[in-house]
Amino acid sequence: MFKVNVKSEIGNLKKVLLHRPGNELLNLTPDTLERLLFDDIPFLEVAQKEHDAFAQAMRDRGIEVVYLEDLMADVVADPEVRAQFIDEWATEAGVYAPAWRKIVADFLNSEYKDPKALVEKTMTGITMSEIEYDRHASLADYVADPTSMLVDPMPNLYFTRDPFAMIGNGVSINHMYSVTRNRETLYGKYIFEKHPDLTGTPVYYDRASHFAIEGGDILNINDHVLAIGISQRTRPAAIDELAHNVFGDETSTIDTILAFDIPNSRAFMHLDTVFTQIDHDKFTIHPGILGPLTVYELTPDGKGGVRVNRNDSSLEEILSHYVGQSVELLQCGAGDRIAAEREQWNDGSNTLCIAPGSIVVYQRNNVTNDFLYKKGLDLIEVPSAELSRGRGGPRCMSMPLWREAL
Ligand SMILES: NC(=O)NCCC[C@H](N)C(=O)O
Repeated sequence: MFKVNVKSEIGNLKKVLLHRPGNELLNLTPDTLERLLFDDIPFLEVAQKEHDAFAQAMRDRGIEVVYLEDLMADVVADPEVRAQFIDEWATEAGVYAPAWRKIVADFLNSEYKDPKALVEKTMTGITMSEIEYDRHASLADYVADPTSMLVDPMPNLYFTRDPFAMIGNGVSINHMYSVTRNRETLYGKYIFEKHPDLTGTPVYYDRASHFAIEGGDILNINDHVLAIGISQRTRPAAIDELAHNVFGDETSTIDTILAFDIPNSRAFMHLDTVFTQIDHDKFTIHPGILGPLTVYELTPDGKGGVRVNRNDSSLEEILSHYVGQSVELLQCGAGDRIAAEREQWNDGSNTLCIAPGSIVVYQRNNVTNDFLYKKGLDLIEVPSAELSRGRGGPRCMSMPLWREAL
C-alpha cells in the first residue's frame, strides 16, 4: 500500500510534514545572509511561536502534523544508520579530512547522544570554538579562524516544501539550486530509504541527478496533471528527467506535465510564490507573471519517451481545460500594483489549501486577504512577522503527505 498520497493541491489535507525552526536561525549572521538565502535575521523565539500557531491551526482542523526532526530521530536511533548518516552529513558539509570527520563524529557522539538532539545539531551547525582540537597539528588548523563556523547551519529547513516533494503516490528527492539547500535533501534520502512510515515510496527524482529542481515549483493539479515551474530554481532538463520517470512508473496516473516558464528572479523564486490553487475553480496569482508566462505540455509519446508542445492559449484557458471547469484567477494585492508587489514579497500568493476553499495565509497580507474573504474563501490567518523574513509562506512551510481524493 502507498504511504503518501497527494493528487491535488486542494483535497482534504490529512497529514503534513513540518520542521519547527530551531537554533539554526541563531547561526545566521549579516555576512552569511545572502549565501544562506535569508533577507534578515528572524527573532527565533517569536518565529517558533508563529510556527507553533501554524501547526496548531492545522491540528485544530484535524490534520496530523509530523516533524522532520522526529522522523529523522527515529531513523538515526539505529547505531549503524547513525554512524553512516554522520559521515555522509559531515562530508557534504565540507569536512573532507578524515581526521576532522572523526573529530566531528566523536564530538556529536559524546555531546549529542540522544537521536533527536543529534538531528537538531546537524541542522544547527557547529562553530570551531565548540570543538577541542590541537591547533599545532596542521597548518590548516593553525591558521583557521577559531570563531568561524566549521559546519554551516541549514536555516531554510522550515520550508519543508522544497527539498523533497510528493507527486501522487511518489516523491521527488530534489537536487537543489543552492549549495546551502542541497544539504537539506540528505534528510529526505534517509527518511524515504529507512523510515517505516515512508520507505517503499516510488522515487521520481534522485538528489544525485545533475539538474536542479525544487518542491516549490511542483504543483499536483489532479491525478492526471502535474504543473512544474521553470524558474530560478528548476531547470527544464530536470523536468524532462522527472517526466520520464513519472510516465514510466506504472503505478502513476499522471499523463500530462505542464511546464510554466516564469521569470527568473528572487521575488519569483518558485512557481508557488506566484501561483497556488485554492479551490476547485480558483487560483491565487501574482499579476506580475501574467504577461511573461509561457506554458509547455509534456505527454508520453507512446514509445517510452516524452513529447513536448507549446500551448499558446491564455493561462485561464489552459487551467480551465485541465481542471475541467472555468476557473478564476484571484490577483494578489486585489489588482493594485503596489499592494501586489509588497504582498507577493511576503508570500500573499503562497497559500496552503487544506480543503477546497479553505486556506492558511499570512496575517500580514491584509489587502490580498480582504479580497479573498470577499470572494467567499475560508481563511485561516497565521502570524508571520518573523517567519516571513525567510521569504516563504504557508505553502513553502508545509509538505503534505496525505490528501483525500477530491
Ligand atoms: N517554496 C518556496 O518558495 N519556498 C521558500 C524558500 C525560501 C528560502 N529562503 C529560499 O530562498 O530557498
